[in-house]
Amino acid sequence: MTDQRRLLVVGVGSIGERHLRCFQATDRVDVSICELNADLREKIAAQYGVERQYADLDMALADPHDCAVIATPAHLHIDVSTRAVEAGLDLLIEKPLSTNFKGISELQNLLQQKQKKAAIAYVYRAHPALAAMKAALDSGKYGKPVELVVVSGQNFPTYRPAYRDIYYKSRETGGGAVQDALTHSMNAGEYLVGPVNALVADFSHQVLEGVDVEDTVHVITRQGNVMGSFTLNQHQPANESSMTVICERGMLRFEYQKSWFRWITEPDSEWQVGYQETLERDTLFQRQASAFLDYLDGFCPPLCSLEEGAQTLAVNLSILDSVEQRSWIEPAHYISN
Ligand SMILES: NC(=O)C1=CN([C@@H]2O[C@H](COP(=O)(O)OP(=O)(O)OC[C@H]3O[C@@H](n4cnc5c(N)ncnc54)[C@H](OP(=O)(O)O)[C@@H]3O)[C@@H](O)[C@H]2O)C=CC1
Ligand SMILES: O=C1CO[C@H](CO)[C@@H](O)[C@@H]1O
Repeated sequence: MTDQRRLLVVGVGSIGERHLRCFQATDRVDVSICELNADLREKIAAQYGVERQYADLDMALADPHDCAVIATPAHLHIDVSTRAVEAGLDLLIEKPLSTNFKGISELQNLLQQKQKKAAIAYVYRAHPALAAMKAALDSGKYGKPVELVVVSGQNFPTYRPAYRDIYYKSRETGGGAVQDALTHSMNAGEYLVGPVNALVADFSHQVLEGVDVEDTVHVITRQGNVMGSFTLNQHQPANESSMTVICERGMLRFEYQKSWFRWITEPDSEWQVGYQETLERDTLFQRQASAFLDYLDGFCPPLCSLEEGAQTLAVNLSILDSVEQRSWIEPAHYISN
């Protein structure tokens, strides 16, 4: 096809491989890869029939590409993104946007100057049941949201056996439960009821062997008029993730594992299913890939903008600071500085 965009996936580890596969499935891009690890690069190129593979970002950017997925560990996202925009590419950047605010306003200025686009890959936003719940909330039918309760946990070693050997083991490279896993919940919570204005947090390393970063987190937030609470651990046996919004005239609950949202308005009545669609994990990433390409085509805004990704980065950093300082923190402080 001649109208396919040329997409470069930078980093084809765990999530980069999934992006490669899911973008290929859209049939709207011709994908090449850039990966430092030679064995991995060759294996993935052979497995997915990738014609152009690069060991080095400068070599990759010297060849013509239209857009890139940045799927390196988080502390490298801004440097790699900046170089890619300088080369004229639009970007889908993995979460979290970064591990600090260095270079972010410069990247925003460069995007504007080069007239390029960027979206952040907070993949929950591609979930049709979560989007349906947001539409139901925004319709006003249930009145104003007043409380948000987010509960999640999973056995991380089961899903990511290599966790001790990857970026996860250190906060500097984007590791720990806050930056790696809870950030999905915080971003989805902001999507549903608005940005976090203030928060206070507690966390600890409780169980995971071979690392000393936090694996259990509790956060209390204020998001406008909404009082929020978030809990997450990475060691419990059950894989669960639910987001409940209590409004003036009813409540709505998104349950990731059920792939639905339900609502209830009367005491002692039955929950009603608002939307359900069974999804494979890849389907979610294909939807995210299609939404990104639609954004580049000018059909819609990004699922998660760079500004929204920066807001959630400020939330991540506020959580880390709140625990260290044992106090309430306002994320806006990071953005204004
Ligand atoms: N949305 C989601 O559900 C998920 C998101 N993520 C996010 O995606 C990002 C990557 O995570 P994950 O795939 O698990 O990490 P991995 O460590 O599995 O893969 C990252 C890969 O990038 C390579 N790499 C590092 N620097 C460069 C570079 N400059 N150029 C090219 N390749 C490079 C690494 O090579 P080497 O090992 O040699 O350094 C590694 O192979 C993180 O930000 C993470 O938070 C991760 C999992 C799920
Ligand atoms: O984004 C991700 C999905 O969730 C996992 C945790 O459960 C993370 O490790 C990963 O980075």
